[in-house]
Amino acid sequence: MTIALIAHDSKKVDMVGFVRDHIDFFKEHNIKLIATGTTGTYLEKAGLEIEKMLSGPLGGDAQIASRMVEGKVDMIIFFRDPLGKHPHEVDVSMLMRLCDVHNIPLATNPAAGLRFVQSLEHEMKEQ
Ligand SMILES: O=C(CO)COP(=O)(O)O
Repeated sequence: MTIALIAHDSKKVDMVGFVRDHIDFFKEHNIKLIATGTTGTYLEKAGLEIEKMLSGPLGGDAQIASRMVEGKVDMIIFFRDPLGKHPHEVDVSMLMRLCDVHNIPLATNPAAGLRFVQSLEHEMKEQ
């Protein structure tokens, strides 16, 4: 399973905390993590292993969307900043639209991300 992680600037610290809180679970279940460039750099600096795409404004969201439509991403956790303006808003909309087209779970805030991970934990305990 692969989970893509994306965070707008004001949410990157929250994303690091979120991944740290669940890293044992991700490792135990061999869950691969990929991220947009700067989010990935934050996670790496926190000692977490991650595959990095380009930075979001340079096409990182589009790279994640591309992998997702190829069936290579199972879930996206995207901590969005609903109050900021982003130069690549069209890429973000494209990513979210393609999640709906391909029925890929997309969490857009920490509460939803937590629910996603909890449901995965529950699912994997049942197996
Ligand atoms: O811009 C982003 C999401 O749209 C995130 O990209 P970065 O992780 O490179 O900042």
